[in-house]
Amino acid sequence: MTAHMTADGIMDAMEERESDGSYDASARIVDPGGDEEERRVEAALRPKRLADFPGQPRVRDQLSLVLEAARRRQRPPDHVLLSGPPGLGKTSLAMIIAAELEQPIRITSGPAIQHAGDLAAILSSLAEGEVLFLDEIHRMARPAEEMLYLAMEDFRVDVVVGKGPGATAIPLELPPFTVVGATTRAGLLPAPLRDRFGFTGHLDFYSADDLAQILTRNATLLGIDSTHQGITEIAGRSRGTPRIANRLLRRVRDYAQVHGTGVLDRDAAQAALALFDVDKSGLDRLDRAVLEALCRRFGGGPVGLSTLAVAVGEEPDTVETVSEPYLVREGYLVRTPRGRAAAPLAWEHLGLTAPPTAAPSAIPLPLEDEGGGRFGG
Ligand SMILES: Nc1ncnc2c1ncn2[C@@H]1O[C@H](COP(=O)(O)OP(=O)(O)OP(=O)(O)O)[C@@H](O)[C@H]1O
Ligand SMILES: [Mg+2]
Repeated sequence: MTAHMTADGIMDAMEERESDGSYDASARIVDPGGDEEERRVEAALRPKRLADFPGQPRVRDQLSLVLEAARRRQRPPDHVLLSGPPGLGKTSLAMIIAAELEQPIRITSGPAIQHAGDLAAILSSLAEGEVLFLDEIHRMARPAEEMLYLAMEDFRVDVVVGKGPGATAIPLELPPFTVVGATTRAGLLPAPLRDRFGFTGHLDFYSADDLAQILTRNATLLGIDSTHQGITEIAGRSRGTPRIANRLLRRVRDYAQVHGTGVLDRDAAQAALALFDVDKSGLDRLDRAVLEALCRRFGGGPVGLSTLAVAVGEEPDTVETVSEPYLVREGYLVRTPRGRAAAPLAWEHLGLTAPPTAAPSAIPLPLEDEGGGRFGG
């Protein structure tokens, strides 16, 4: 882990990453996903405690209650599921949960668990109270999923010994522990697994004010000289996403150092963001491509997700988890039972006139994850 990186270490990590040639910042500067190297830099900027975590007031208050109650009872808290679009702080919150509980955290992810045996090995080595962070939990193999929800409920795994008709399952008691699951697609989790989480926190996009607060802190951590207006400009164009805000911060810093006075001010921010194709509303190329395709090629829709994805040359999953939630939330796009449709704002944003029939008449469908936190199970 790189939790104790120094500011110099962070800068080195960033330079290393920027010079390896594998990262084309101009291609997708506001892609809320991140690669390995970026994740290393991120780890160093992550808030360490709940009190240092700006934004998401609802989830933070709910989580704080759940953790405090567990502390008083001196028992591990209920299992926690964190859901929401990429880059909003799910991994950060998982680490914070462990820190607040003063427990070690074991980190793994759905794609890494392809056999039930992989999970059995992890579960059987957990210490009492330990936090097991399962990232991308919706991508776990089905048999492992079943083992997980039994373990979450009864703190027990059945270890299968032998093969074929002679195989026997030996139950193994586990000490109580806490699963923290993270997913960008809560709707894909099978109901029995979802129900084993006593608390679900849904992360929503951040307000510009919250992002400005995060940016100010990170600019200081990185030793960047900035003005309030420069920070505000970046905050307003980060698609409500801290990961994007952090990335834009570094690009604007570059710009200020190369072309400006070295101070991250409004001029530097505007020029750098224009250079990297982030428009005034913070929409990136993919967002605009989706809107363009929707309006120009499909007359405003409704059009099916996969058709739309083919039109912009992306995977349907990328369009659905990366671009769509923000476009829906900002009122550019509507999900209808017959597909995706352009809202009046989309036409306006592209400088086009909506055809008279373009107003989506169908009832909008809610996003699969909408709502604040939820207590289940
Ligand atoms: N509330 C916050 N305050 C400060 N920084 C934040 C906050 N939320 C997220 N970040 C920063 O944004 C970056 C991405 O956060 P994180 O990795 O936790 O997102 P995620 O939801 O796990 O994303 P993914 O779905 O891609 O795994 C990190 O650098 C983290 O420091
Ligand atoms: Mg994460």
